[in-house]
Amino acid sequence: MAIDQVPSVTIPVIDISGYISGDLSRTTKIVEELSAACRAPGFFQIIGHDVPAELRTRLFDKVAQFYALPSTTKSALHRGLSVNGARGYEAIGTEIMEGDFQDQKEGFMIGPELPSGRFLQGPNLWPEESHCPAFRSTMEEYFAAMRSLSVKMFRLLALSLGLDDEYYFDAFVDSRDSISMCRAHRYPSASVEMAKKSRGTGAHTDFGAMTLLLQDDIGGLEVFHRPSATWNPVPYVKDAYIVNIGDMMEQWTNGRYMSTLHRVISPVSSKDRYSVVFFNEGLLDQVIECIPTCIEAGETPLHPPVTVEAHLRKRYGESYGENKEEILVQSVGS
Ligand SMILES: O=C(O)CCC(=O)C(=O)O
Ligand SMILES: [Fe+2]
Repeated sequence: MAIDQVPSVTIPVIDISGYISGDLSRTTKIVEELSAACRAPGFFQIIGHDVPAELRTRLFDKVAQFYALPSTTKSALHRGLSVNGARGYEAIGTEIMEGDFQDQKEGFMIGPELPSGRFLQGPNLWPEESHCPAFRSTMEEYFAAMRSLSVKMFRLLALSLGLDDEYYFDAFVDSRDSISMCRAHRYPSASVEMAKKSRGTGAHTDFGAMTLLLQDDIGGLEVFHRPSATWNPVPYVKDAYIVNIGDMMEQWTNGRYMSTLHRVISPVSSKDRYSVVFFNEGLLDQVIECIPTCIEAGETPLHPPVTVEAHLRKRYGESYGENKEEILVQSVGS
């Protein structure tokens, strides 16, 4: 988008502190704002959450220290070596989100420390403590904080959908076996020419229910506005999380809530860009079938029911190259 062009999409910033502090009078307005933002553009930012600034700063420091490790040390933690194929390190160019572009980012993924068995479950891979002191403890602390914030966001989501039960999604997102994942990214800085030819993360919609993203102040995340066919930046807002609706939630709400195409352009900057994303994909056996408040009498659901597991297997398979797909399917399917 040209600099002087007015953005077609404004990403709302919602202050959720009223809900976090249990102030019912402020919660009504938050829920209204959230409901409008989830319908369009399907992206918003939240401030007034309860994840401490100190933890977020410490997290970015540790993530930068991790990525500064020699590539052999990082490769020894490669995702393909994890029991479920979905924990550990991913080198630049591994994920393909858009056409022929190999994403110009490296990633490191963790989840809950669960015994392996089912799809996407299993132990994490960690660097040796001496290689990256306090990386593991910081990631684990951050993971717990995000899981807790995500549960609160799903409660707000339930209220925004007019469900009588604020805790409608609690079992889905807050059970021992709920699939949640946290992935830290480094996007290497690129020249203007390189940034035109590559993608940090290619255009995609998120697979799951809801995504919570912490980005640094470099920028580069863009949201697609279909009516005007333009890409629009998601500006950095201090202390904010970017929240977006994923495909599973779009399906679950019968298209009321929107899963929006987004991408990251490689940072044309003297500095690398870092982001940390948190996905709460819920329980594998949950059937995603139109939520009662999302259908009018006489309306037909847009999608047939599907389990979370079937939906995620399909989408994970599509986003990795052939070999990577095999790793995921074989290691988790056996
Ligand atoms: O790193 C970012 O800013 C966005 C990453 C993203 O869209 C994703 O991991 O799904
Ligand atoms: Fe995404």
